[in-house]
Amino acid sequence: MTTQPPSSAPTGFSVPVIDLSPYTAGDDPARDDPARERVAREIDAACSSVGFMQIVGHGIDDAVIEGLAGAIDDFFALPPETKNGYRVAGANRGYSPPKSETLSLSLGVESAGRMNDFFEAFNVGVEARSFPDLALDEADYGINLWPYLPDFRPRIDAYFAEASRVARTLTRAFADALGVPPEVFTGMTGHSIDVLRLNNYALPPGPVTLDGELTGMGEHTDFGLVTVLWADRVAGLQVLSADGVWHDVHPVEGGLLVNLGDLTARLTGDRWMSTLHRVRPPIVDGGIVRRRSAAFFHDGDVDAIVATLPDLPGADLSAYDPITVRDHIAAKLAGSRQGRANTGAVREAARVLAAAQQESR
Ligand SMILES: O=C(O)CCC(=O)C(=O)O
Ligand SMILES: [Fe+2]
Repeated sequence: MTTQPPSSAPTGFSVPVIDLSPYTAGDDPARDDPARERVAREIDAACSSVGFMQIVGHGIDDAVIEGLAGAIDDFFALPPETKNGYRVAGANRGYSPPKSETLSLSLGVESAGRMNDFFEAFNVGVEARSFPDLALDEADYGINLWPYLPDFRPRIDAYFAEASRVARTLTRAFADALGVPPEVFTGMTGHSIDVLRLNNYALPPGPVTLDGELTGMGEHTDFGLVTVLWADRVAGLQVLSADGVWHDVHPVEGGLLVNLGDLTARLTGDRWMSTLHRVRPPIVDGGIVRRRSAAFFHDGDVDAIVATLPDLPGADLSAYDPITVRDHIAAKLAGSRQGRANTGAVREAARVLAAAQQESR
């Protein structure tokens, strides 16, 4: 087993905690409300330097979060045959099993070249039929598959609605932080492709032999505008800082992690960052410490064109060509699902490589 490189530097890096309550209140105070101005400034600083935040004051009831956690437990406790019955071909819905074939070799991965993600997941999302007037395609807005489990759907629906509200509250604050009208975001999120991915990081009982890289979820950036992440307060999530070092991150008590996706980096011409992250659950006494998370991806309308805001201070107007949400997501999914390299992601690939070189020094 190779020695683990230091994954968190002792100095300098932290994921700022931001109290969103001045925005959560929901009313629309005067434009220059000082409490909101402060939040907007904090968001701008976090998004410009780290790309991750911890949000408190989000207004989600404990009972809703407990419902989410309970639904995650109930689903992933089902036997593999039952879970496999909830796989959906060709849509970002239902169950995705861990990469069991490679894991079975030794519960490790043969080489760094065969890194495999052992997370298992269950996805639900916004459906075409919720917008009968828009003729949306079910290839983009798939039908959800609900497991036969008591109260699973109401618990997930309740959390989904709340995560959606938080994501939209955040984009309201983003508009203020960037000094642009709120319509910049509301204009591209009327029928946003939002997906909630429940993640379970666990391995079958028994010793784990590490003879290479074992990865909960490989390094990636999120695709969309913003991700609202609930996670167990267990180490595992690592975030790549601008100086190329991986840092362990877990949320403050009661907080949600929030990170920006590629579409916001595009929109802001890299003034704000879509930060690389990965999951490496800790191994204690030869076993993985189980970790759960739920990522709510707020990705924008499939037909929205995302172009860098022309007059935004700090935006690099030469960084990206305009792209539709559909084309951007299709390129990313082709990489993660079908193993086809996303050649458009040149900048991200360079950042991963630089971090790997730094770790091996
Ligand atoms: O499990 C986590 O903490 C992160 C999950 C994640 O990055 C994702 O689902 O995109
Ligand atoms: Fe992610």
